[in-house]
Amino acid sequence: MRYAEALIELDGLTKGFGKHEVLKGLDLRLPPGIHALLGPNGAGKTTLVNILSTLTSADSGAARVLGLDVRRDRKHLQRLISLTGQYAAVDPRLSGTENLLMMGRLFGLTRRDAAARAADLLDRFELAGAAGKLVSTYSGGMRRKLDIAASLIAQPKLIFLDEPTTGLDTRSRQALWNEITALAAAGTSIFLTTQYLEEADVLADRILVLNGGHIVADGTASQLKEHVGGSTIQLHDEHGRVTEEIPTHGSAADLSRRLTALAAERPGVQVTVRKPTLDEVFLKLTGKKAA
Ligand SMILES: Nc1ncnc2c1ncn2[C@@H]1O[C@H](COP(=O)(O)OP(=O)(O)OP(=O)(O)O)[C@@H](O)[C@H]1O
Repeated sequence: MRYAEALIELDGLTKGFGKHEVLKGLDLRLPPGIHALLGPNGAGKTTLVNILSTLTSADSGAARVLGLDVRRDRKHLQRLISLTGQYAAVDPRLSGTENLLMMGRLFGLTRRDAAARAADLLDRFELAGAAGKLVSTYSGGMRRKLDIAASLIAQPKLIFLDEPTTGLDTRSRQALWNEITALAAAGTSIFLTTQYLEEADVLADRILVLNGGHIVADGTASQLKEHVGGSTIQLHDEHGRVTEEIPTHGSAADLSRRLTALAAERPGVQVTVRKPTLDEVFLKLTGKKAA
């Protein structure tokens, strides 16, 4: 029963390619919810998603997803999860609608439910006009949207989304965010990797940062910001535009000292104090700027 409520559990999980150790012993326990995995290029995000979704085996350690061992209970687990990868995996010889109907039926929806859900998703992702066209005629962005729609058609217990919004325009990104939020509200958990920190900030209950083979941070967006610390004093011009930023340690003493100095030099200047952004947290943790 200990594992019953855990969504994902890792014990000393390792994975390498040749001499390159990518995951160096990950330990983790995640409850159901929306989780975002961040990390610089090549950190091993896709490798971890592939292990959790049973596509790749780890070298050592254990991974349990929905209480099932990813190796021993592979077949069972595959019926409970869905995966959208970085590359569109829809069938180009079928139309958009046919692809979604096929996925819906595979996930056990009735023909009628699959048709209704397919029409709804095609509409939300602005593919309704191309619904009857062969996917081979779709642009890369349209294929990607269809691929995402296919993974959302049923309500699996857990959906893995590997960089789902890379290459999507703002409207499609927003449509996907709305879908993710709605699915999560209906009880589906989401594990997504992303290069966009705003995406993690907006969507995720919990954010994990993978760097150098280890999970170097794990918490809510505000916990990560608190942890990194350091508020910034922003100076504004008469139009409210930020003209200058002064980093501080975030302590009352440091803020007070700097504000006193500012007040003496420029008594009329307008100021606000802001917490670190997730970009600043990411930079501090990984030494790299996010995409
Ligand atoms: N099949 C493979 N064979 C050899 N090396 C691999 C293989 N798959 C991944 N790697 C290497 O493992 C490391 C992690 O790759 P991975 O794709 O998991 O990173 P990522 O964090 O998802 O990166 P990105 O943000 O660029 O997608 C990289 O150095 C990559 O070159």
